[in-house]
Amino acid sequence: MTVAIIGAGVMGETLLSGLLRAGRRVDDLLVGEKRRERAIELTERYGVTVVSNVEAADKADTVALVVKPQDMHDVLTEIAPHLRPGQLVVSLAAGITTSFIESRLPEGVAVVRVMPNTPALVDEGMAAISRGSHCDESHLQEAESLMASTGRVLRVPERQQDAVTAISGSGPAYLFFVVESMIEAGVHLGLPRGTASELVLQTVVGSAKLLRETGEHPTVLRERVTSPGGTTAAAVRELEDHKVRAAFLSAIEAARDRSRALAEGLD
Ligand SMILES: NC(=O)C1=CN([C@@H]2O[C@H](COP(=O)(O)OP(=O)(O)OC[C@H]3O[C@@H](n4cnc5c(N)ncnc54)[C@H](OP(=O)(O)O)[C@@H]3O)[C@@H](O)[C@H]2O)C=CC1
Ligand SMILES: O=C(O)[C@@H]1CCC=N1
Repeated sequence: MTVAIIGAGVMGETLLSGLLRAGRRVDDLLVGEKRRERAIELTERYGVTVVSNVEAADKADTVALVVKPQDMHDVLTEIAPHLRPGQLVVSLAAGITTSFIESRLPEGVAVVRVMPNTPALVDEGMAAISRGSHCDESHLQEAESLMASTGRVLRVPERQQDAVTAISGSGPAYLFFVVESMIEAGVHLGLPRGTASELVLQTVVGSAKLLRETGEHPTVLRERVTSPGGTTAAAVRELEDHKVRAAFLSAIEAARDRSRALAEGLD
């Protein structure tokens, strides 16, 4: 079973490295990459064969499309004449619908839409997958197995994918933003940057582990930190006064709307 990855940027390389860590043979992988320096870099780093997009489409059983949504139309136009029914196309692009892809490919090519995230680089990814109209269970299982090599996988109806993109696709960036903000605050309070970074990082990792391992609702865990009349209550009151909860809602709605706009081909 040969898998080709077309578009080996941040997310394409993340998928490539995850498949190798999960034990896929490098001989069963191909990369479609047009930039020569990048092709050399990937071959040196992973030993993977880099080919043209057309050759990737010709030879692979499964073609993973990991180009920017804005490049999707051109790539589909290029590879469509080389795809045939029985092959599986897995798209990792934000916003792009399975019907957008299907309408540009030969009838009968199976399409699965995936929304991954970058923690996949450390095998803690969260991917949501949705079936297109020519998919059977075996196609979904193949997409699931691709993504399971880098973390967890959830099946969702495609109508939820813009919301998923806004939550788990972009989500790591919101958390990194919180981490940056807390480190800066520590520095403002006079802590050395290294101390502030270590305190914040372990607090984030520990809190994530507490959430996962106890299965408790975050509100319960937050209440346990919040001693009556104490420091946390003072801090959370400021977060509420600054409407941080509302800001998260607006931010996530903006990401959802941008995902929808990408689907409509808007820049
Ligand atoms: N980054 C993330 O956290 C996530 C990204 N995604 C999705 O993954 C996709 C890629 O995003 P990301 O990795 O961040 O972006 P990058 O810009 O890092 O990667 C895109 C890659 O596609 C390559 N490319 C562009 N046109 C072609 C082409 N015609 N043939 C072959 N390769 C091509 C680019 O090459 P070059 O640089 O030479 O132009 C680049 O390497 C997007 O659709 C995005 O929505 C989904 C979830 C999370
Ligand atoms: O920012 C983006 O458009 C991509 C999709 C989800 C995360 N990164």
